[in-house]
Amino acid sequence: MLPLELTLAIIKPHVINNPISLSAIRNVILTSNFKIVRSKRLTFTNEIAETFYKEHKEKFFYNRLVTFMTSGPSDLYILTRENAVQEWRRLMGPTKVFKAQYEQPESIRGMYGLSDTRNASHGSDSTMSATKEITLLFPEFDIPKWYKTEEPYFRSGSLTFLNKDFIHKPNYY
Ligand SMILES: Nc1ncnc2c1ncn2[C@@H]1O[C@H](COP(=O)(O)OP(=O)(O)OP(=O)(O)O)[C@@H](O)[C@H]1O
Repeated sequence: MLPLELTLAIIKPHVINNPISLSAIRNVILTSNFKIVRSKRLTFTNEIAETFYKEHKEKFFYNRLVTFMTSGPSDLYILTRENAVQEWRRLMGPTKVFKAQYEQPESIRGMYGLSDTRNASHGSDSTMSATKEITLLFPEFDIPKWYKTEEPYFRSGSLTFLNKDFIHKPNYY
């Protein structure tokens, strides 16, 4: 059996204000073989948003993006499954909402994106990015330790359902 992969998923601020869209996206997570390893609601500070999107610093949409991401809370998820990075990005659909609506209307961005900036969700684009992003947003989460102590339980299916209110306790040891 392949080891599980971790990815970082973000549900962006405009969705948090819409309970129907929010629960629909959560439902996509829970019905797509993902397991939620950790989750939290967080309002990005300027510092976090600028670090998170530093590769876009020179782009025309950077200020707009930082302003949007600091405008209200986002829901953050560390997700796991096989091919987690690729699978979450597939479910999100294309970055640009018009393209998403045209080419993958049933994707998360196709259904819940409002504009190229307010495109509903984020997903790490590689396992290396996932590691960096998780370290920034969940500084208390120890990735090597998770692989050693928890991944086997997730992989064997002993942990079958973890919802947003799951309080992490290693009571399955
Ligand atoms: N042309 C654009 N106009 C406005 N905002 C944009 C544009 N392109 C990207 N963005 C915003 O910047 C974010 C990061 O862009 P990137 O090119 O890394 O896309 P991505 O990898 O599909 O998205 P993400 O990193 O959020 O998963 C996008 O999710 C979107 O919010």
